[in-house]
Amino acid sequence: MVVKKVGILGATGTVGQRFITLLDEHPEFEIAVLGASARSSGKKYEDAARWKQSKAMPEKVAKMIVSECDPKLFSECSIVFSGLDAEFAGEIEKNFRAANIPVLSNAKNYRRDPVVPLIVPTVNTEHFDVVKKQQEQLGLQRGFIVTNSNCSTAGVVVPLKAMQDAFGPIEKVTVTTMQAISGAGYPGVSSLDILDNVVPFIGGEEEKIEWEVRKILGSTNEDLSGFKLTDTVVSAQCNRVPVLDGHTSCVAVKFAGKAPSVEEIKKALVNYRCEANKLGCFSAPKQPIHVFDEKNPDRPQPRLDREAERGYAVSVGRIRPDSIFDIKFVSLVHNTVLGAAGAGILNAEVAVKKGLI
Ligand SMILES: NC(=O)C1=CN([C@@H]2O[C@H](COP(=O)(O)OP(=O)(O)OC[C@H]3O[C@@H](n4cnc5c(N)ncnc54)[C@H](OP(=O)(O)O)[C@@H]3O)[C@@H](O)[C@H]2O)C=CC1
Ligand SMILES: N[C@@H](CC(=O)OP(=O)(O)O)C(=O)O
Repeated sequence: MVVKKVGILGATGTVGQRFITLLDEHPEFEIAVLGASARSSGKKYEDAARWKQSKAMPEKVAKMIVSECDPKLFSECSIVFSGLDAEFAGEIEKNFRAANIPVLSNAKNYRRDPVVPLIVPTVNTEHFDVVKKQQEQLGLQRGFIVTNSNCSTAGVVVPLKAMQDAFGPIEKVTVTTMQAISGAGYPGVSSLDILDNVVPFIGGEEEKIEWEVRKILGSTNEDLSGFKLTDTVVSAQCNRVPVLDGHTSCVAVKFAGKAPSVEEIKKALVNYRCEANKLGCFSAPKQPIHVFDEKNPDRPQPRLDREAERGYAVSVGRIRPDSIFDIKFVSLVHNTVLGAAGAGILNAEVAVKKGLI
């Protein structure tokens, strides 16, 4: 296997640190360059980053000198992963793409771009087919931007995809989230705001979930020139809760056609497999959705279940009939793994298998 050199933009942040822990010991990708702001560039990584991971900082990374986010300094990299602050990601990621370096981004900036795939790697990797159109429009041989989703979107869209595949179009969905503080980066939410408390507002989050679900569950146009969104109506309410990692969502679903039974839904979720499984990707969860039945009525829980399949699987429980919609359930995703860095890495593994990198 040829090991590819990779760069990380925003390497000092919450998502950047998660990239480092997931890429340490990755068999296909080797960290070659770390990028961050002018505050960090020129410093050793161990002096620039305020390391907040429970796993120790890899020794090799600790001694690396942080670079500015200038594509010329990343020319040895086959891929860059971006965990950049969205205020700066737009311009920087565009520069890397223009320099023919593929960018796998966590930032929100390009998610709505008509030729940029928005991919949750256990859901809609067929959307990679639109990369060619993006490259054609910009006259690029290798460069492209592919984004992964908002972290809460990721936890919702995996079970919805399994249901849509098995039972047809979904008419409407309500989502109420309980989101971990790591989602707000570092230093993020102040302890005086979040301890002994719930904050019922996360700026822009509800709008992102309501729109992103429809692009991810949608299809590519027949000529692969872009995407067709689903007609699903999504209503989201988002809350910040005093949990470190792991976003929980309470979801209710109404199908366009006949409602399946709870048993049928459980079976569809347990049996769900994605393209990353079929391609044999290293980070793909063996079972993308872990299902809790009545024997575990109080699961999933973030502290107990966020590490399912190293954070790449979504856990679903409390599947039951709903008196207004058809069914309701609780879903849990690791917000910095499948909801962020892990999604970028598994997307890159799929892109390599598809010959795009
Ligand atoms: N946390 C999560 O669960 C999720 C986050 N995201 C998205 O991922 C991105 C990163 O989030 P998060 O890690 O939480 O954020 P952080 O605030 O923890 O980290 C931001 C990173 O961006 C770098 N940066 C800031 N300004 C610049 C600049 N001008 N030039 C170059 N680099 C810069 C910082 O470097 P320095 O240390 O030098 O300031 C740091 O490495 C965001 O776009 C976020 O919306 C997406 C999904 C989930
Ligand atoms: N807003 C998310 C994290 C995030 O940065 O999302 P996005 O990448 O969609 O901006 C949270 O607070 O948990």
